[in-house]
Amino acid sequence: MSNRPKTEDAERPARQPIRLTLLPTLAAVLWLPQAGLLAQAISNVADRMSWGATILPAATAAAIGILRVILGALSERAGHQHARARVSALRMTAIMALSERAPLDRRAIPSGEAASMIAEQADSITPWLARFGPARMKAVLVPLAIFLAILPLSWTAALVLLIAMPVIPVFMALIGWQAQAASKAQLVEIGAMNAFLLDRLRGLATIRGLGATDRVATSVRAEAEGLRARSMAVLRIAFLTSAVLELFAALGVAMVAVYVGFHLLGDLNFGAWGDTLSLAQGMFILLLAPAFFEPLRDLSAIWHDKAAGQAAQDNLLRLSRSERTLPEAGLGTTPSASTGPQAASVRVAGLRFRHGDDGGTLPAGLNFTLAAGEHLALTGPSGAGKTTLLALIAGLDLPQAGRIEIDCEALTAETATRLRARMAWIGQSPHIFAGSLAQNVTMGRKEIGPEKVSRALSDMHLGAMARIRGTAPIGEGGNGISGGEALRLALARIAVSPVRLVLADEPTAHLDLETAESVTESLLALAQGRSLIVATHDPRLAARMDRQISLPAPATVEAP
Ligand SMILES: Nc1ncnc2c1ncn2[C@@H]1O[C@H](COP(=O)(O)OP(=O)(O)OP(=O)(O)O)[C@@H](O)[C@H]1O
Repeated sequence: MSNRPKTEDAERPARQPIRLTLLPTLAAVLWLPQAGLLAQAISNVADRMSWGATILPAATAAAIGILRVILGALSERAGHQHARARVSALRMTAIMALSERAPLDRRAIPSGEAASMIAEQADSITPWLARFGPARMKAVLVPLAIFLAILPLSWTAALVLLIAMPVIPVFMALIGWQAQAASKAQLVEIGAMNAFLLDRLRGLATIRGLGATDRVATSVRAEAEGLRARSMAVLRIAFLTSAVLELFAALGVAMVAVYVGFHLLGDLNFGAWGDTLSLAQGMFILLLAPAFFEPLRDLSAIWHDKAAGQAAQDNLLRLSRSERTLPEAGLGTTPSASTGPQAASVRVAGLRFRHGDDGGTLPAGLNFTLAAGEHLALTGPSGAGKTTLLALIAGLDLPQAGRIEIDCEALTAETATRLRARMAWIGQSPHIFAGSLAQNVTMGRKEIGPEKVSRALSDMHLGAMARIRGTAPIGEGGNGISGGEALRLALARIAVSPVRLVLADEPTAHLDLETAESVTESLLALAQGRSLIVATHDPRLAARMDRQISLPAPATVEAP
């Protein structure tokens, strides 16, 4: 069974366990007794009471302070760990969905955008998940507790706080909607910018060749300008929220301080239920007033984390909901190394296929059989469906009608991954990784020893090159070796694998005659004892196969 995290699990609302939200609230509420004891200690000093009467409340306040710090640190750590676990699960689900995405899906999210969503955007989910739940709980409970603690001492101070407070959440809610929309737009812009850059970097040689460097530079500048504008919009909202909050919080605290100060001086003799506040009571109210607004200020700071985090989470979930996935995706199997190369047979009967609702089609009702060990060339004009047919045989998608059998076993959603493990695919420009020749052959497979690697390299006519280069690295994307060498290196990769059917998609396209000839020889060497289907426009390569099937031109194709 696969260990694939389920998309439904990832889509569950991101809630923190209740203890992770309660602990920081408890730490904040403990400020009440701490403030009470501090106020008492200051009042005792002012009343010139004994050191014992001062030190006891002061020491207890310090002990509560230490307890608050410990509780705060513990809860922050636990909250962060919980958030990281959730983000890792979301990332894993998105990566699994990407790995299972059908390569034929032309509507797939571009690679640069997907990389941006999984790498940088996902990081903004952690602060939201770690801090938003506790901050929201604190913003509800702590001001209430402080209000209830101040009310019995002074209704005026409590009233001032009550008037200043509701303005803040109302304003935050109003701005929150805007912040969410602005953050979403910013993330879309970042993703698009990444996709755009990666795409243009990949095509740099073509852009230079066509002399379009200036035009591309202008578009990059325009994209960057768009991103700058979006980022400024988000920052503007962030600064506006904090400015409004700070203003109301400062006004609230200042009004309470003015009232308490004048009341203690005997100028404002009202607001204490007909009584007069003592110094300890006045200090207590003064100490609590800033703490009344603090949770709301924290919540407002995190409000933007929430907007960015939610938008980033939505993006990851969108990535996880791949519309076209590989048949039987998620149930990966590793081909057994002990079986060695054996040839696979293929039977194609009454095949009908269309890419999506509006994509290209295969010639209707295709029928042919490939005997085990046979080498077949698929020819025909461009767009006839050769690559599509190879992709269907590889189980990268399922036909709408008809049947494909590999070794007399029907290729279905249930069997596709297992049957695909017997096959290898080679295209026109296989990907060569930055690393040595040997590393590009083993691809991290520990069971492939050095002798097997050097045999495969010399079978693919790369023996001399391997001796000269040794472990020297090849550049990214095959930089430093020729196109023909890259193809033969990719064939060596297949030669060390227990593959029974090789599917080659125009392996000699764009190669000069001599290189095409050497690639053909290497391909035939690889295909010895294996079955081979090669889609090609190259008559020399086609002539070296046992048999040819020519697909008709697309114009004569009937839709399924
Ligand atoms: N992923 C895709 N989504 C939608 N339509 C596609 C997709 N891939 C190919 N097509 C369409 O399907 C038809 C067959 O394409 P395919 O690439 O299989 O032809 P081909 O014979 O291999 O062409 P060529 O010789 O030029 O490589 C074409 O009309 C093409 O536009």
